[in-house]
Amino acid sequence: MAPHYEVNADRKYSIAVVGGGIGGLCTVIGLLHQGVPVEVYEAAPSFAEIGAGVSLGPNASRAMKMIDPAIHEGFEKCATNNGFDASKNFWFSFRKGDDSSEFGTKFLDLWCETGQSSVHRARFLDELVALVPDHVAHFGKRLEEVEDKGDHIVLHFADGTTAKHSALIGCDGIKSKVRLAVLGPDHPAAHAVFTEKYAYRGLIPMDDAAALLGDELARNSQMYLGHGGHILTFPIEHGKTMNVVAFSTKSDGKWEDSEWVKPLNRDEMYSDFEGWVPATKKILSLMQKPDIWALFNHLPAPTYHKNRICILGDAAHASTPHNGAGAGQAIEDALIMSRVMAHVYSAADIPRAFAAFDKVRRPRSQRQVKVANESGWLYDLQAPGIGDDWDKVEQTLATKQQWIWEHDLEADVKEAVRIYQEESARL
Ligand SMILES: Cc1cc2nc3c(=O)[nH]c(=O)nc-3n(C[C@H](O)[C@H](O)[C@H](O)COP(=O)(O)OP(=O)(O)OC[C@H]3O[C@@H](n4cnc5c(N)ncnc54)[C@H](O)[C@@H]3O)c2cc1C
Repeated sequence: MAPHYEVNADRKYSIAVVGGGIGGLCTVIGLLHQGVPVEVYEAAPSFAEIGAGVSLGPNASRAMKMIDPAIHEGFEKCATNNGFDASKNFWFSFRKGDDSSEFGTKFLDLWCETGQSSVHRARFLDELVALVPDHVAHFGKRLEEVEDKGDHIVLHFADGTTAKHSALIGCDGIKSKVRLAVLGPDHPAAHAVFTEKYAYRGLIPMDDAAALLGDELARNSQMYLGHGGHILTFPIEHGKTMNVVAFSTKSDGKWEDSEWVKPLNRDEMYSDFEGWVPATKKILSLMQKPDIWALFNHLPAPTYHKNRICILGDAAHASTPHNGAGAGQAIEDALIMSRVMAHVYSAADIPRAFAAFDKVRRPRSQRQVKVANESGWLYDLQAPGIGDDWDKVEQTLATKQQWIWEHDLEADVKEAVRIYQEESARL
């Protein structure tokens, strides 16, 4: 059963969260933890995630603890670290994916405070769901339109029903309807754009992977970099499963299919990695139930809020996965949003809280989108001025994640609260 949260009776407003993914649920839990009245509307018939891995860095770990230690405890229950000879702090080994060696020559090991910490998405979501009381969740509620009535918001759902709230936080992912309400449907940043990269994703039973690749390659996280693509593997489900993502570049730069996730054509995948080292061929051949994902991201939005409507997570700053940091940014958003809203008692003050959130979160989350995109070109040996100069690749890799991992989130919370209080005092 979910914990009991005491909603503060002095707060004369109600918040709607639309979308119950990692970002939405962390926001709901964070708001409840601060005694803020909130309800969540999810399009699907239940909260659900896909059966793939997601890795979260030290910043995301700290944000979870700061939102509600129970989130971090749930994460720790399903988190998997590298399993072979690894101290907990090991992140990825980088290898040359298309040289003449058998396993790809290793040229760099990277480490971080929490090491490679990955979860099976669906298992982690279950842990979050366990912290959300039933009565705040509504399912089968696909948001179609938002009406801003000035002093309240009306949500219109595909099933013909409506809901009225004081304010709306859109956590409805990369194809967000709430983003359209904030930016306007014709704004150049309203819709995500194709990044010229796509990914094959699949899972492999770890015993099969270890039998073919050996323990080190199978049980520790590896990234194989090559010309035009890269392949990464990391353990999930306490080492029972190997998560595989193989990235490639669309030569014409276009994605014309309306579907962004499609069943895989294995022959096309093999031809994308023609000439790569034997270890990578074995990995691709073992992938179970693989599919192909077109990678889109958002151009920078000029704002994350308008009056009483705000966006966070992928709805605000969808990125490519090349820094392993998109979900972590959604969790950081949830932290700042819930800590600022903790200071709001009147509905009329909500727009100022959203403005403070926007000011603190927009620069960092948009930098992550930009750098993630650049990382994709770096991994595929296509970065301008770097290409396949391995010394430069190594130098760039060695430091590129630090600003994401080592960020001072306490300072961000203080800054957002300071902005909110200063703006409020000015009235
Ligand atoms: C291939 C790939 C690999 C990735 N790997 C990593 C990684 O290793 N580490 C990392 O940190 N990030 C990774 N990411 C990014 C990460 O998946 C996202 O940043 C994260 O899932 C965003 O969470 P969210 O809650 O904002 O959005 P979502 O997870 O998209 O959730 C949105 C929710 O809103 C609901 N919804 C959508 N539309 C509506 C509507 N109209 N009405 C009501 N509900 C709606 C959806 O059903 C869903 O439940 C990866 C992304 C991709 C594509």
